[in-house]
Amino acid sequence: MNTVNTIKVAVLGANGRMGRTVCAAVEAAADLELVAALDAGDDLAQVAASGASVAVDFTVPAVTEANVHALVDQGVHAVVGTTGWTDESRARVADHLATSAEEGTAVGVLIAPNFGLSAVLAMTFAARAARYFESAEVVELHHPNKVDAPSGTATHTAQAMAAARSEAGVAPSPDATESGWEARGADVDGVRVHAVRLRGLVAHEEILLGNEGEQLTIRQDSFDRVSFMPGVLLGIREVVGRPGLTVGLENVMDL
Ligand SMILES: NC(=O)C1=CN([C@@H]2O[C@H](COP(=O)(O)OP(=O)(O)OC[C@H]3O[C@@H](n4cnc5c(N)ncnc54)[C@H](O)[C@@H]3O)[C@@H](O)[C@H]2O)C=CC1
Ligand SMILES: O=C(O)C1=N[C@H](C(=O)O)C[C@H](O)C1
Repeated sequence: MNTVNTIKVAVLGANGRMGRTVCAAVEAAADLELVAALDAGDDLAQVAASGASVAVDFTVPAVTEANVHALVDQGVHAVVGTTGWTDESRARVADHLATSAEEGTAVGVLIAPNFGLSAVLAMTFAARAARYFESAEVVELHHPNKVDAPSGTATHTAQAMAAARSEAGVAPSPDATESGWEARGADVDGVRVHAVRLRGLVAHEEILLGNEGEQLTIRQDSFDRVSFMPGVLLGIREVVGRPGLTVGLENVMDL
């Protein structure tokens, strides 16, 4: 039922695996109203025309930045789960938001590589633990329909771990590899990230930390896309009161 305090929500990528799940979650939430469900080929002008104050983007890495700029131009807050973001693309959004605020329209954008509570906690714990171990590697495991690798979650995790290790003056992980580097995964700021694609999986991450004689393994599993929904709904409710760019749900959760 429509109430005065209802947040009107548009979903971009509404026909996709995540988009369909988000539409159902928004429709089931008493304080949210789904007013637009758009997919490839639809005119983004429909977002503002629908009266949406928040748009949720679960599309593809190739289009998500352009979508966010279009939403900011329309004065619509954005909750973004799509991967593929870089320091440069995030900086362009932050600049756009600053300009928009100077011109009198304060818009909030939340970009989160993972909205699952277990993943957000795993990333946070990994960043805290990273400086206490000589070796640190990340393994991400996903369904085989995923188009990007390594995952946004694994990249975010490795970057946070690398920053914590660098700040603490930890030496690079020991590694005597002389050949076969392609088997050692991607190098994300000095942390090796390995990507597995396997039928039957949804989204999983394992962070491996090693010292002489001991290992810490931090693992999280999303068995179903409903696991991302509490985080997405929290993002929708919070972004309207957070002008500017927020990166990572951990900041919304005050972790
Ligand atoms: N942050 C998080 O918690 C999560 C992030 N993801 C990320 O979300 C993204 C989407 O994942 P899936 O739903 O599995 O992919 P998907 O391929 O099932 O869905 C993507 C949808 O976007 C649509 N699309 C493409 N271009 C568009 C455009 N210009 N405007 C509107 N819609 C457009 C496609 O037609 C498709 O329906 C990926 O980048 C994935 O890595 C996925 C799960 C959780
Ligand atoms: O494509 C997916 O499925 C997922 N993508 C995100 C990522 O790349 O980290 C989040 C989650 O892992 C599911």
